[in-house]
Amino acid sequence: MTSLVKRFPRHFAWGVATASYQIEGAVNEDGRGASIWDVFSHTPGKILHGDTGDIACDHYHRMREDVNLMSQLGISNYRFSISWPRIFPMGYGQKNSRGLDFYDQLTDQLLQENIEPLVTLYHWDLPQALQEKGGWINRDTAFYFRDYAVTVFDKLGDRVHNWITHNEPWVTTVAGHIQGRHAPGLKQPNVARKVAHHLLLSHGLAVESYRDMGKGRIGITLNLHPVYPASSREEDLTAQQLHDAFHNTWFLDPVFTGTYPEELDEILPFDNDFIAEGDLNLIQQPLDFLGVNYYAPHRVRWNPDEISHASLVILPEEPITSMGWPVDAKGLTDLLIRIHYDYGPIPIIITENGAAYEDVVEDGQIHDALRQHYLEMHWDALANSIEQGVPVHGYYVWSFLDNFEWALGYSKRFGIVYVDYLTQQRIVKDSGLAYSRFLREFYEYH
Ligand SMILES: OC[C@@H]1[C@@H](O)[C@H](O)[C@@H](O)c2[nH]c(CCc3ccccc3)c[n+]21
Repeated sequence: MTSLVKRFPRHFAWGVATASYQIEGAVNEDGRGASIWDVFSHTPGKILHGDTGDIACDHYHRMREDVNLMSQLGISNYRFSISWPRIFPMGYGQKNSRGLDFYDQLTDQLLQENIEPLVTLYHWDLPQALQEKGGWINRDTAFYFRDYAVTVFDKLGDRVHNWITHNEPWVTTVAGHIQGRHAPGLKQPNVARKVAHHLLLSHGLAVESYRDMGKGRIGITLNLHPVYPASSREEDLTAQQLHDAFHNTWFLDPVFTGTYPEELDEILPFDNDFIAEGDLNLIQQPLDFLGVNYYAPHRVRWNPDEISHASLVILPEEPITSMGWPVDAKGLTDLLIRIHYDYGPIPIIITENGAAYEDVVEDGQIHDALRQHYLEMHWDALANSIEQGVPVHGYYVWSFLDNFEWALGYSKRFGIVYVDYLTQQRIVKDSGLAYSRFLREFYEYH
């Protein structure tokens, strides 16, 4: 392990990540308004076992304990998201000062423990009141997002200097508006291009506003995958191209080149009546970093029945996590090299990487060797990327705590800290102890 710490630069930001709806609970407290995930999780049949985020990890009431635990583990960077409906219960208009106060206190607590915050403005919990006005299908939502971002920049910007506008707009677009497996639960492929555009427009508006207000760094987080063809057959190579457009360049291209990939029009044709003059210039705002959420590569074969004209192929012998995702750390290196050479030397932060496995509590301990191995392999792959010239500035484990895993509820555990949801007891897993040892070695070495 020690040799690994030498392969990362001195100021590399090692951290952990969470998101508001997945850990906070307290959904009806201190003036918080409803989010689309409150409505979706309370809709029968949407979430496994009927789980909701009503309590989750009760982090809203346990924030100090959780920050203290991070500090005890020697964690010095924490990525969290802000719940928009805590700030604007109706999405815009009347601010909720008690909601702002929570994040104000969280920020102060982090800084007291010498933990650097990285704040995600949107991790999927849109105020329900805005959904009732069309949500991301409505262009107005992009401007309400800008106003929400400005409010948060104003409140926290003196102490928070690292910002992410959106977490994975692809998931909001596809899972939320095509597949219907995430909030708002729509199955309307014909609105997908418009939803993605409005999400990206809101990103550009927030970045533009931040440039007038803040001196820190701002970026966007995308879930990206290297895409490998299952064979060298022409149809599988075509599948690779279309799948890459659907999963990767749909969002990378507008953000970094101000254009949409033409391949996308083959699978999601649209009449660009929703793209206004200047929109793409706004979306292409220069960024300080790109956040990359990496979990696994995609190996694809041709399948015209799928929206991307590709189906995922899992090789019979390849290891998978309990999400069914292949374990392949080299995919991270391949992905970062591709981004670096296709989109230029933009600094990269791995804003999520981690694994869900079945955890068992034995004598008050969790021996999650598979998760520990997954993480260590990905740190090695990240070091390889850096050694090949990719400017990687940070890495955040998903996740600090076991938490509400969206449509899968509490059935999947990604945390390096175990949460007993009956007692809310936190138990540091072996992977969390290993991370702590690694961080100690890193800081001692540097
Ligand atoms: O699924 C684990 C995590 C989620 O808990 C995070 O909230 C989300 O940012 C996130 N993104 C990904 C990769 C894309 C994806 C999202 C949701 C479900 C399945 C895959 C994995 N994860």
